[in-house]
Amino acid sequence: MNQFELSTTTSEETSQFAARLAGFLKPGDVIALEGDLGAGKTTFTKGLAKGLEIKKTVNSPTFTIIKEYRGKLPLYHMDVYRVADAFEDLGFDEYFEGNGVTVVEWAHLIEEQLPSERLTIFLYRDEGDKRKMVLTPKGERYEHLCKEIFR
Ligand SMILES: Nc1ncnc2c1ncn2[C@@H]1O[C@H](COP(=O)(O)OP(=O)(O)OP(=O)(O)O)[C@@H](O)[C@H]1O
Repeated sequence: MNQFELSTTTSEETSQFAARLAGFLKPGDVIALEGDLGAGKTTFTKGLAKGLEIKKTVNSPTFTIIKEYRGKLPLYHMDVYRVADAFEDLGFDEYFEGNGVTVVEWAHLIEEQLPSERLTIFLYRDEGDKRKMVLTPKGERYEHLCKEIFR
């Protein structure tokens, strides 16, 4: 399995990388975003939103489950932690077929319901402000996308 890694030393750098990644995304793309508390998931998603030309402020979706933002492409930002068991029953899987880009936090809890093709991104805290990002593409489209980004 191909993996792509990078380290950032400031939140701006994480945000800028996400904004650049946004430029490669298409309707229906799914990003599974994982990382401990304070790893930078919200920072990353804010950067992605900037890259999608979303004007509204992106906040953590923990209490709202899902938030939709309008931009160059819509962004569906979801935290499935509290709905994992009922994910399909609640119809949340329909977002994956939508015209936007879906960012799923705690995605491993709905592994079975995730599209087989997706981009998984793990954020790890390192010393101080350093963060490691590990991107794992599943499927040809995302492999190609990662190769383009890391070229
Ligand atoms: N290199 C970095 N990349 C991302 N964030 C960084 C970095 N360095 C410092 N930070 C800071 O770490 C914090 C990350 O918080 P953020 O809310 O993005 O994390 P999170 O993974 O969404 O956490 P939570 O699960 O608690 O919502 C922010 O205060 C951010 O400014």
